[in-house]
Order: sequence, then structure tokens, then C-alpha cells
Amino acid sequence: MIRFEQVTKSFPATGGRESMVAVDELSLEAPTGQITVLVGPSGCGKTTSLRMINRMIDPTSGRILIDDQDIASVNPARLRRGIGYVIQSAGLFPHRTVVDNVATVPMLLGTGRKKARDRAREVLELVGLPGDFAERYPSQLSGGQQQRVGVARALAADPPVMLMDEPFSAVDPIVREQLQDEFLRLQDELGKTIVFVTHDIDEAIKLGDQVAVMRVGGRLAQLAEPAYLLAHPIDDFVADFVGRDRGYRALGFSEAPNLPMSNEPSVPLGTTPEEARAATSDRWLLVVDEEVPQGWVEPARIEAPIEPSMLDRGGTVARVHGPLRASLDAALSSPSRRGVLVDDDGRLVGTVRAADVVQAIERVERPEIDPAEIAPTAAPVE
Ligand SMILES: Nc1ncnc2c1ncn2[C@@H]1O[C@H](COP(=O)(O)OP(=O)(O)OP(=O)(O)O)[C@@H](O)[C@H]1O
Repeated sequence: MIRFEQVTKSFPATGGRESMVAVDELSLEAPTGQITVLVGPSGCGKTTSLRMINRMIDPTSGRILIDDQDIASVNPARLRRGIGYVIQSAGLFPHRTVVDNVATVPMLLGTGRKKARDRAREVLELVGLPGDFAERYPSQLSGGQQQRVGVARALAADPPVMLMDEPFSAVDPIVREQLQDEFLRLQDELGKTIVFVTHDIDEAIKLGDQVAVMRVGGRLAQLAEPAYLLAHPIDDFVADFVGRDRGYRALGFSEAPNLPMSNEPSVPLGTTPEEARAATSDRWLLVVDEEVPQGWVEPARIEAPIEPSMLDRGGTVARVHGPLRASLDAALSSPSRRGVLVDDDGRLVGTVRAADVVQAIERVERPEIDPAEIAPTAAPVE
């Protein structure tokens, strides 16, 4: 566990600038094996807080403990051996190959070159960069791939603690989502103690086991689990920061109960217009490939056997018992207004209507929003 105890950092006055408090009496715990996200507007002290954990910056007052040991008493070089650090621009050595970039830390720690490189290849595979990626140079990789190398490098020495400072913010939104999903899968396997900095509340909600919202002036506004934060922002600042559609986004944390499903007629790719028209009396018909939904067609409007280019792919697909938000979105986005539900292997199970999902939402108990059950964990507001 990493514990901040009333940690303050002020930077001294320089060149006409007044001294400034970057982090103000921060107290929080980042539990072992979990992801704690620090989120807040620019300049609220996130990076400063993170850098105090590996002693790139020392606090002005207060203490930081890792597993009950005050890090002020640990030699910074030794401390950093147990802490992986990933930054926004990946920070790779441009003149070293990918595998050598990743092997650098284990080699610095005394692992032989061959063993370090073997380990580097293993870790690269773990982050989705197998085989020949290892011999490329950073400039021969996309931004997203470079970030993966950055993560691999931080993981190479197998540190129990990882500090991540906006690691995914320099890539486009689609790649960012992929990296986030992979990161969560990896963390499921590795169970590191992670402190993650971002200014993006959606990223914080998605990745955090707990989320610490900070306000400018380096003060903790609220520390809570994502679902709790969405349901109970402690004040206007947090409510604004968390965003307007927080009620809808909270559905991302509610598992769908047994929704009333209909059997949906479906036809495979290659079905002729006559067969398609015979398969349903409805305007829309679902098309599958080996039971996996592909999209919808309007049988009345097709003149040739169904091929992928004819499909309306607007509808999203949700897992049965996945989050309610996904079931509702599947229904709302479907051209037929029937939301497609699939099993864990992506095969069609049935369809559901938005009204039925909404009814289920009304019925679902929400223990996370019962304030009597869970007291908000938050710093007192001024
Ligand atoms: N070395 C320094 N000297 C003086 N002031 C500093 C120094 N480092 C940071 N600051 C100031 O401390 C405050 C907090 O900075 P920090 O980088 O921790 O914020 P942040 O929340 O990470 O911001 P961003 O999201 O923009 O990166 C800012 O006002 C910044 O200007």
C-alpha cells in the first residue's frame, strides 16, 4: 500500500514568481494490487504527487509510506528499482532497438544481457508486440506501439509498484481505448499497485478501482470508487468535473439482470433476397456469420444475395449480463430498435427493447448509491 500522510509540496519563489503550493496536505491510500487514479484539471498537482512517490520530488512536509516504510529513509535509486514509471511520450531511447529499450532497466539492475533481452521479449509479447517488433527502432513504430514499449519497459524489472503519468493521452481516441482495454487485461493478470495520472475523467472512471479528484491548489476534493463518484459527487466542482451524463455513465457499473429477450430471426451472409423476405415480416432482418451478428438489412430493399457491404452496422452489440449501459445502447443504436445480445463468444442469444432495459434499470438495486451504507471518503471541503 502507498500512503500519503498530509503531504505538502511548495515550490520556492523564482525569478519574480511567488512561491507556490502545488500539493496541499494530501492524505490518501493507494491499496496494494489496485489502480488508484489521480484526476483533475491542469496544474492541480497530479504529476507532482506522482513524482513524490519515486522521490523525483521530495515533499516539503508530510510523509509517504510504501508498505509502512517511510520512503524518505530509502535511497532513491533503491526505491526506484521497485517502481516502474511510464510517461506520456514513452521516453524511449531513439538509437536503441525496442528490445534493448526494454532490456535497459533489468541490465542496469545487474541482469546479464542475454537474460535481460529474453525477458524483454516476453514482456513485449505481453503488451501485444510480438516477434519482429523487438528489432525495430522507436521511430519505426506508431504512437500507440511506442506507448506499449513504454509500458513494457516499466514492467521489465517486474516492480510491485507502477506510476503512470498520462501514458495514453498522446494517441488518438481509438488507439487509446485499445491501450486502456489491454492495460486492464494485463493488470488482471499482474495485480500491480498502480497510481495513474490523467486529466480525462472518462479514463479515470474506466481504469480506476478508486479515483482521487484533485482541485487546483493541490487539494483532494473526493476519493471514491468510480460508481460512487458518479452517483455522489461531493460538491459542485466534482459534479462539474465528473460531467452531466453521469447518471447514464453509472449504468456502466450495473450488471444487467435477466432481461426479457425475444428470439430474433436471423439469416447468414449469402442469403438470397427471396429467402430474406421469407424469413421475416418485419422491416429489418439480422444477418449473422456462424451465429455471430454482422448487421441488419431491409429485405424489401435488397436485390442480390446478402454481402457485408449491404449491412447496416449502426447497432452496437451487448453481452447478456454485461453492463446495463451496453444493453441500453444496443437497443438505442439498433436500426430495428431491437438491441442485439450475445454470449461470451459473441454468438447471438436474442434481442431486447430499450423500454425493457429501462424497466430493468428501474428495478436494479443500487447499493453503491445508498449513503447510509457507504460513507463517502472525502477530504473536508473548505
Ligand atoms: N519545478 C517546479 N517549480 C515551480 N513550480 C512548479 C514546478 N513543478 C510544478 N510546478 C507548479 O505546480 C503546479 C502543479 O503542477 P503539476 O505538474 O503537478 O500539475 P498537473 O496536475 O500534473 O498538471 P497537468 O495536467 O497540466 O500536467 C503547477 O501550477 C505547476 O506550475
